[in-house]
Amino acid sequence: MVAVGGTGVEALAIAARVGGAVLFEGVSFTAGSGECVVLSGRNGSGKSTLLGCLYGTHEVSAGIVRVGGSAPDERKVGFRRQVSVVLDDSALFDHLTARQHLDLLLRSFPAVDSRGVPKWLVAAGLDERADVPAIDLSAGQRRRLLLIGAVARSHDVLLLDEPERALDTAGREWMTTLIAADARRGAAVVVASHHSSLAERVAATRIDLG
Ligand SMILES: Nc1ncnc2c1ncn2[C@@H]1O[C@H](COP(=O)(O)OP(=O)(O)OP(=O)(O)O)[C@@H](O)[C@H]1O
Repeated sequence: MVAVGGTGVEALAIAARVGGAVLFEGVSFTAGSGECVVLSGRNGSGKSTLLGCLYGTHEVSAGIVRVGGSAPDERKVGFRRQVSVVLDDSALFDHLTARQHLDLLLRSFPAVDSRGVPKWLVAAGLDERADVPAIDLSAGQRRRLLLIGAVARSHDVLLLDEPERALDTAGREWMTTLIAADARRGAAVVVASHHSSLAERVAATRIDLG
C-alpha cells in the first residue's frame, strides 16, 4: 500500500463493530488525489458505516484511517473544510432556494468564486428551478442540489453515500460524469453505491464489502 500523503484517504486493515458484532474487518484501500474508490456490497454490508469511519462519525475497532493526513474528526473545522460529503443525513434548508443554497455555501469558501453560482445551477440542470424553495423541489432535484454543492465548494476529499438515490437515468449519467470530473480536478473520492456500472465508468478501484 502506498501512503497517500496530505490530501487523500488511507484505510489500513480497518474493522468496524456495530452492536457488539464485527461488521467488516481487514479492509484496506487508498484514494490519492485524482483517484476514486467505489464501495459496493449488499444492503447492510457496512458501506455507510465505513464512510462514517472516514468522516469520523464512527470509530474503527481496528486498523488505521487517515484522511487528509490525519485521523478523521468531523468536529474540527479544518477537517470539514478539506472533506466534502453527501451522507445519509445530508439535508437542505426547506425554505432556501437552490440559488440561495449555493450562494450561501460558496460564500463560506473564500477561495471559491460565488459568482459561479449560475454556472453550477446550469451544470446541475437546476437553472429553471433555481428560485424554487428546496421543499418544493422533487427528490431527484434535491439530490442534484446536494451533489452539485458538494463538488462546487473547495475540497480535497469527496465522500458520497449512494449518490444515485432518487436520480433518473439521465441523472445517474450526470452524477457519473460529475464524480469523474471531480476526480480529474484532483479530489480523492470515496463513494458507496449500488449503481453497478459506476466503478467502471469512473475508472475506480472497487472495494466489495460482501
Ligand atoms: N449505530 C448503529 N447501531 C446499531 N447498528 C447499526 C448502527 N449503524 C448501522 N448499524 C447496522 O450495521 C449494519 C450496516 O449498516 P450500513 O448502513 O453501514 O450498511 P450499508 O451497506 O450502507 O447498507 P445499505 O446498502 O442498505 O445502505 C446494518 O445491519 C445496520 O442496521
